[in-house]
Amino acid sequence: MGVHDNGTQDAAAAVAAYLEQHEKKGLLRFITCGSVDDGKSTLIGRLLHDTKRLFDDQLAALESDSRRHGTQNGEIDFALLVDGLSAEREQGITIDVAYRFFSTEQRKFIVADCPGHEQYTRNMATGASTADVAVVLVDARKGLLTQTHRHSYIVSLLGIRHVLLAVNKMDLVDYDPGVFDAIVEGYRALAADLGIEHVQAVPLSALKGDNLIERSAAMPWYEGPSALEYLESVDVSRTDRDIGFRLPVQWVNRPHQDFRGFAGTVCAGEVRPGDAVVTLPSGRRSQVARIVTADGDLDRAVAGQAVTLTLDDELDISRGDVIASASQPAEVSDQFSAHVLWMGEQALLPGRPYWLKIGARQVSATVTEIKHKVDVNTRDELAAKHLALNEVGVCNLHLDQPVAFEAYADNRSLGGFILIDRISNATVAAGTLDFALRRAANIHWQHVDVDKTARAASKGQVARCVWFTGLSGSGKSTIANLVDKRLHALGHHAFVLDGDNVRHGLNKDLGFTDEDRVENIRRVAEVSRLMTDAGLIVLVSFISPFRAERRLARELFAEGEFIEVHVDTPLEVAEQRDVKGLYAKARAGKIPNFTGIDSPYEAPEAAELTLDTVAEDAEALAQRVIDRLLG
Ligand SMILES: Nc1ncnc2c1ncn2[C@@H]1O[C@H](COP(=O)(O)OS(=O)(=O)O)[C@@H](OP(=O)(O)O)[C@H]1O
Ligand SMILES: Nc1ncnc2c1ncn2[C@@H]1O[C@H](COP(=O)(O)OP(=O)(O)O)[C@@H](O)[C@H]1O
Repeated sequence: MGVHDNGTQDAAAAVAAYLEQHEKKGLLRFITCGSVDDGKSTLIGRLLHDTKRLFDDQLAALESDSRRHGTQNGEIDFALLVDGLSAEREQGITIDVAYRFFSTEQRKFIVADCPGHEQYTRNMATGASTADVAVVLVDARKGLLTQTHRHSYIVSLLGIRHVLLAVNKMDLVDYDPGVFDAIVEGYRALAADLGIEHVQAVPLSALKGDNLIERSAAMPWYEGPSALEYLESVDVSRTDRDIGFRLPVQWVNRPHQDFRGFAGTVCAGEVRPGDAVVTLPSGRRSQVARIVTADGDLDRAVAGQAVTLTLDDELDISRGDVIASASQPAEVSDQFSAHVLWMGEQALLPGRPYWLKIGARQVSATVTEIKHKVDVNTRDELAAKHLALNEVGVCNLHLDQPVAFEAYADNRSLGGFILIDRISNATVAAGTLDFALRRAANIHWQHVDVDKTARAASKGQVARCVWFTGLSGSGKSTIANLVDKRLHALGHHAFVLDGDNVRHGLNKDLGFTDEDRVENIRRVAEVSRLMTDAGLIVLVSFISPFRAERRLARELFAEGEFIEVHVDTPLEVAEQRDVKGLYAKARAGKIPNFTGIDSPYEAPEAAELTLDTVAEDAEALAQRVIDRLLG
């Protein structure tokens, strides 16, 4: 600091006081739902512009006293904006949502502005997942539209409890209170139906500025707040059911031997040193020793605070675990009923594994069943075998590990999840956990005393799964049969599993749609695992066209036990061979979804063996497999 005269020091103190107050102002996150036609851009533009003007007016006095102030203020705004984004980034969501920041004397605001277009639903879901308030725009001339129903459904699904119903373009209906009342009545019925608790309706004209910032003289019959007054004053403190203290561990902080802290943001309840806690899912108990922050230790931390806890005991806790109050622990489960909003370009297929991210935990998950999909416009329940882009379904989920959770209605942090495609790493769904399915608790893996190694050893071999994949007619069965014969001649115990012997029995209910192929391969993978457990060498011969399911199969086996063999035959060659005449039929349009013709084949990227059936004959290729297996 330089040398100041008294006047400047006073100004500096005023600036500091102002900034402190500014820092402490509450933050409101809201989302706007509606289209450009409804006046959304005008509304946001005007809100930003007019509040900036207000804000600038207040600042003007201070700014004249201190140049520094303007830049500091800029920095604060920026940091906040970044803060707002990091929550979404943490969730792995990078979608087309613009976050804008503005501020008034009362509050700071972050508005998630979601561009329309066909991706609107998923953009909206992204913006809505952290919002406190949804501004639902309705054109006074048009009233409630299908999209109003759709947006409000997503608002309710994602747990937003406050809606500002902005009945826009009142100037175009002569500021008629009758028009406004009719729309409000209709919307209240919809909101009640959806369980949206708080609705404030405001008649406005974003274009003229009526009731946007200040109350308008054009509508003396309206006695409520302006849109901005509502946003500045609405109480969004959530009266969540008291579920007890919860801290999802984001990070284990171990700078040196003597310190082991668990960092994260308290997402429910409060905690004090000495409190008894339990770590989940392991269920180990301890007490809180210290609550550490950059500004010193605390004697209490509450929901929303980012802290580091140390415990009295040395427990093995890692990222993704949840520290919870011992007297009110969270439930732990690996099977759930959930709402899933699908955002993937490729459909959600039951049986396919995805990454599921909940809190700081990432596990593998499959949808075991789609109970029904929901028509988001009418909320009718419809039968579904898959979920397409922007569809919402009620599904059963199976996770490969148990996680600590809360129902989304009770806690957004521990009840909201996303699904990530394991190959592209794209976020393909947002979802909410509704409740745990109990049936998992009663099924335990039966322990058998004679293990796989012992069974295989008594057969003089090591158990293996050899997984042949390739187009129809590529040569899978031919080669697998030759391998089988040779193994048999050598005294080994092998077995061929192929489409013909499985699709006639176990899988006779399945056809060739994507979802049926996923289920086909899932079952075959499970059967081949049981067969290797029996000590056999299993030769699996299925087209198995999708990488995701071959990976699922691989993951059922121990390291080195699964040998993927790509029977690599160009489509032209397989088609020329046309052993069963199927390609000709497929080309003639008589067999729909034929692999290579109108259904995809995803070639392996890192198979243990690639067999070129053009360069070598079947006998030589079979020998290669034997060498890899026994060599
Ligand atoms: N639409 C369509 N697409 C591909 N294949 C078809 C189809 N319809 C019938 N067939 C016959 O079914 C055999 C493939 O079954 P798979 O169980 O191996 O297929 S998959 O792994 O589920 O994709 C396959 O046998 P192979 O030629 O031995 O591969 C075909 O003969
Ligand atoms: N190098 C090769 N390896 C395997 N099969 C071959 C080879 N060259 C020609 N073929 C012929 O290709 C056809 C493959 O059919 P098949 O084994 O039933 O394929 P898939 O089980 O993959 O559908 C057989 O008629 C086989 O004789």
